[in-house]
Amino acid sequence: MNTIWEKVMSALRAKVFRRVLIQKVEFFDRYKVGELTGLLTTDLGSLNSAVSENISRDRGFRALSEVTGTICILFILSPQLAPILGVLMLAVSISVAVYKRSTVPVFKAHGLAQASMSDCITETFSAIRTVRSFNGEKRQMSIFGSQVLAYEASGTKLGAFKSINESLTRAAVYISLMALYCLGGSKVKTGELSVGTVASFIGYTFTLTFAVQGLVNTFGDLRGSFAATERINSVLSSVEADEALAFGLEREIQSKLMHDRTLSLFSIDGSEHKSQSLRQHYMSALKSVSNVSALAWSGDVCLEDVHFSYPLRPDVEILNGLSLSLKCGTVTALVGPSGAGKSTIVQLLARFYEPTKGRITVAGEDVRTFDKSEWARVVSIVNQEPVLFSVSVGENIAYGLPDDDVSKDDIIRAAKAANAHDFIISLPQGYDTLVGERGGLLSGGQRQRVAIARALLKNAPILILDEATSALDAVSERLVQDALNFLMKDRTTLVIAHRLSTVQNANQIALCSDGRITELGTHFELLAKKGQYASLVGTQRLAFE
Ligand SMILES: Nc1ncnc2c1ncn2[C@@H]1O[C@H](COP(=O)(O)OP(=O)(O)OP(=O)(O)O)[C@@H](O)[C@H]1O
Repeated sequence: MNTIWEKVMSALRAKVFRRVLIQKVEFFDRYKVGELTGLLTTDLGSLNSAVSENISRDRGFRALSEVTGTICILFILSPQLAPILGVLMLAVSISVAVYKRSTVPVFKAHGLAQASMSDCITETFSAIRTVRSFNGEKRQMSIFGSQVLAYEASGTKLGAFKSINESLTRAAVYISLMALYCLGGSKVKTGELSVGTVASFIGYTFTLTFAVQGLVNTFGDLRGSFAATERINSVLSSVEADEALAFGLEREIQSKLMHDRTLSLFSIDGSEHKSQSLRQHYMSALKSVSNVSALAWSGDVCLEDVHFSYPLRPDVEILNGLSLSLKCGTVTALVGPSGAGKSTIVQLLARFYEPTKGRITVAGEDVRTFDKSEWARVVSIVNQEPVLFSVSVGENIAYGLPDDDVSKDDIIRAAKAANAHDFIISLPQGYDTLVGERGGLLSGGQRQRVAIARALLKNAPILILDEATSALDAVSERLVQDALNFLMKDRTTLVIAHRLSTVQNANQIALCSDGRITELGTHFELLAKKGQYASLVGTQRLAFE
C-alpha cells in the first residue's frame, strides 16, 4: 500500500509541475514564485502526509475497525449501557468536529503567514543583486521581521485553540465516563448488572475513546488534504494552459521516452484523454515544424499592425498598431523612451505573449502556425541580467540542447568565440566549475559571456539583445561587445539599447514611442530628420562623429 501511494504521489507531483510549467506567461505574472513553490511543497506535502498516514499506513482503517469492534463488544456486554455511551460519544465527536471546523480560519491564517514568509525569502534571495544595489537589506529585514511577528502571533493563536480543543475533548470524555460510573453504579445497586460487567464495560470505554479520537483526527487530516487539493485545483484552473507550448513539449517527451524513464512521469496518460484529443485538434492546425528554421534563416521577421495589452491590464493598450520589419541577416536597433513598449516587443517576438490584434510573421508565415518549442529554437535572447542555472559552466553553455548533439569541442569553440574560454579555464575546475545559484559565483561580464556562448552554440537565426552591455565596466563591455558582434553576424538581430552610442552602427534604427514606430532609418538619416531620435541623442550628450 505504502509503495503504491508513494508512486501515486510522485506521479501527482510531476503532473502538477507539468501543469504549472505549461501555463501561459500571464499565469506567472499573477502568482508569486513562493506561492507556486508552496503548491508543490506544502500543499502536496499535507496531502501526502494525510493520505499516507491514514490510508497508506492504515491509521484511519485501524481506528475505524477499533471503533466498530469495541462498539460490538460493548453491545454484547451491556445492551442497556451501550446506546447511552454511544449517544455520549457521538455528542463528544460532533462537538469536537464543530469546534475543529471553527478553527479552520485560524489554520488558514497561520498557513498564509507561513506562505508570506517564504515569499519574502524567495523574493529577497532571488533578487539579491537588486537588493544589494539599492541598499535594500534593511527594508527586506524589516519586511521579514514583521512577517515573523505575524507568524508568531498566528502560531500563538493556533496554539491556544489547540490547547482549548484538547482540554474540551478531555473534559467531555471524563464527563461521559462519570455519567457512565453513576449509571453503571445505580444498575449494579438495583442488581440489573454485575460489578464485573460494569468494570469491563468501563475498560472498553477507554479503548473506544482513543479509537474515536483517532477517527476524528483522521477526518481532520482528510479535510486538510481536501483543502490542499482544492487550492491546487483553483490555482491551476485559473488560466488556460499554453497549448502551443504543451503540444511541442508532449511531442518531445514522447520522442525521448525511450531514453529517459523519468520523463514517463510527465507524459500524458489516458486520464487526460480529453486534453489529448484537444491537443491533437490543435496539432492539425499547425504547419510542418521542419521549415521554421529554414524560413527564419532566409526571410524577414515582420510585426504587422500589432496591438497588444497585457492580460492582467486588458484596458491599457501598450502597442497600438505597431509595424516593423526586421530584415533578414541585418541589425535593427530599437530605441525610445522608458515605458514605450520596447521590452514588450521582445516578449511578443519570443512569443511569451501573443498580439491581441495584428500578427508577427517570418518569411510571410504567421508565427502562430508553429508550435512554441520549435519557435524557441529559432530565437535567442541575451539579456542584461542573463539567468544561469546552478550547474557547471559547460552545462550552462550547452543548456537546452540535446546531449548527443553537443560535444565538449563545440562548447569550447563557442566559449572561445564569446571571449569566455580564458576566464573559464582559469576557474578551479575549468568547464566543470559550478556557477552557483543563478550564476552568482561569476561576475556580471562573465555571466554575459557564458550567455553569449550559449546563444552561439544554439545557433538560432533570430537574435534579440536586450540591453546586453549596459551594466558592465569598460573592459568587460569591450569583451562582451566583441563577442556580440561575432554573434550578430548573419543573424536577424534586434538590439534594444538605452545608450544610443551602442546602436549607431545598426543597419536601421527604429524609434518606439507610444506603442508605435514613429521614426525609422539609419543613425545619420534620423539625426538629419531632427525628430525625437535627434533630441534623444542630444539629451544623452553623446559625441557622434
Ligand atoms: N507583465 C506586465 N503586465 C502589465 N503591464 C506591464 C507588464 N510588463 C510591462 N508592463 C507595462 O507595459 C508598458 C511598457 O513596458 P516595457 O517594459 O515594454 O517598456 P520599455 O520601453 O521596455 O521600458 P524600459 O526602457 O524602461 O525598459 C509599461 O507601462 C509597463 O508598466
